[in-house]
Amino acid sequence: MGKERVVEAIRSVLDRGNKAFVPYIMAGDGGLEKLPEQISFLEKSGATVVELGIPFSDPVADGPVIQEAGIRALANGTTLEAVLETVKGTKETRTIPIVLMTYFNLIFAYGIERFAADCATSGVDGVIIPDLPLEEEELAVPALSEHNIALIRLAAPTSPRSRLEEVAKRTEGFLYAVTVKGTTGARSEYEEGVAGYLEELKSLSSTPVLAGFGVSSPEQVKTLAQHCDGVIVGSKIVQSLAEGKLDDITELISAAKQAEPKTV
Ligand SMILES: O=P(O)(O)OC[C@@H](O)[C@@H](O)c1c[nH]c2ccccc12
Repeated sequence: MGKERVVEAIRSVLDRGNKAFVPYIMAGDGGLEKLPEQISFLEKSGATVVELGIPFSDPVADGPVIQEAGIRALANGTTLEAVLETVKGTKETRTIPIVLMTYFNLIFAYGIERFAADCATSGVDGVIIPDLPLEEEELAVPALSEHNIALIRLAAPTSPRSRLEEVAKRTEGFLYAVTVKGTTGARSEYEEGVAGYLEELKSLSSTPVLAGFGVSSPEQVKTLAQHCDGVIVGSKIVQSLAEGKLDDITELISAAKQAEPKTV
């Protein structure tokens, strides 16, 4: 359990010559009672780690698809407490690691010490807190470390090299390489320089580097994964799940597995 489990899950995929695939889903979209089934579907389809979003009223980093999913989940009465309880119920039957994506406000209101302890009890292995910058993270680091929960740091294409070095050094579980400027959501094209940026992060980080934001097609998965250890897909997964298009999800996941297996 905990931070080693995230790194190990990614490394075992890489050892087989594949790339990691991390789907993001919004907890409570479609009803919280569906969550165990959704996690088990993603695990069976070959996802490496599940990123589970907690709905929040003011999701500053999110684009329209995830904002709407958050509104639906909040309308269903989804709370952080109920999500942790539901995740706890999947602990015995799942081997796939879970990382929570949540804004700091929610954690702060819940109580950081209580949050870290409950994550550990529920079998949550890591957290992504997009509005907690390096300068403020001491607010959360002691409690998370005590309970062995990975704090996954984000790198942005606008960050200067010294900051990229710092996030690469501090990150746990994996390094989240944000590939675009702006909010989450599908994009048809990447800016020039993404390959170089990902390779720079790879050279700075001893932890796996995963690219996210704007990935929505199997081609994008394959192209980006050539320059790092895997990809994270949010909006496209959330949309496909809401529309019941499960084949689109399995197709995206298999795109990350199409590298030739290593023959050792
Ligand atoms: O939706 P996209 O563009 O595929 O991006 C991934 C993203 O959704 C997921 O990782 C995420 C959802 N909300 C976030 C907020 C910040 C950082 C990351 C996220």
